[in-house]
Amino acid sequence: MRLTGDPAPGTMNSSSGSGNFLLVPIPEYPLLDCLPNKTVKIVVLGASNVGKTALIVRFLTKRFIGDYEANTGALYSRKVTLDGEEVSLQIQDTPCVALQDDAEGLYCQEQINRSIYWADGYVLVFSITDHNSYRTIQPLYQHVRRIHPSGNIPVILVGNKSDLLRARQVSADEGETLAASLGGVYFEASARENHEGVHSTFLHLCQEVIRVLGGGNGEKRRGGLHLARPKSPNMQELKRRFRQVLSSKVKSSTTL
Ligand SMILES: Nc1nc2c(ncn2[C@@H]2O[C@H](COP(=O)(O)OP(=O)(O)OP(=O)(O)O)[C@@H](O)[C@H]2O)c(=O)[nH]1
Repeated sequence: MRLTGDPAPGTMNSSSGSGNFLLVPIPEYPLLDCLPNKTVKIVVLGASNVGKTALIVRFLTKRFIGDYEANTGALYSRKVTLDGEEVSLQIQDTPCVALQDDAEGLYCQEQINRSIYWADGYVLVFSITDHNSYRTIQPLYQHVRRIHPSGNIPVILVGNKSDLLRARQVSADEGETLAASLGGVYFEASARENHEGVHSTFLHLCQEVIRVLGGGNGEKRRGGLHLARPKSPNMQELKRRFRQVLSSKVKSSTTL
């Protein structure tokens, strides 16, 4: 889901009466300030209502926010310290995916495909209270594989809403078995009740991305939608060209 609210950067408002927060998804710092060669790009994917946005917001703000609009795909960024090193982390929230009627394929918007192509690491989320959301994960992973047919794909599987034990439809064993089949690790989390669990889940994936990419992503294993850092202009070169233009103007006026 998408967070809404007053467009003032980084502010949070208590929506009157409900006690919920509406948060503006402004990056913590401009994307162009990303540390060169130390950027980890993560995309969060899953079925509707599983808590994708809630997990991201919990990770970034330590808060649980209960009320959102349908997700249009916000990109968040933040600096994190991993093993003593600063890394720029970009997290892409996505609209939900859904199983097609035959349960083999996926309804997946083009925007999601672009995010999958762009990302270095994948958080696949289902809700432990919704078996259908769990069934979405395998085809979703196959879809990611089709977009990245070669190479090691850093992935974690998150069974969210672990606070709703009474409504559980997916066992921890099912989660672990599925994660193992995807080559990832399974985390049960509650965006509502537990910041630490959510935090360590995201950090685990960051570490996995860095491991797979061989330390930062100076050498990308594939072409992504790079957010290129603009080169700062070379002042010496600018001055030289300025002098050149001036002298040619002087010449042309003396010849007249
Ligand atoms: N009890 C409980 N509710 C949660 C948890 N995480 C999210 N929710 C609730 O589940 C609902 C959906 O959460 P979202 O974060 O919007 O889910 P989403 O996957 O982004 O939803 P889409 O926009 O449909 O893709 C909201 O009402 C949240 O308050 C959790 O850990 N526990």
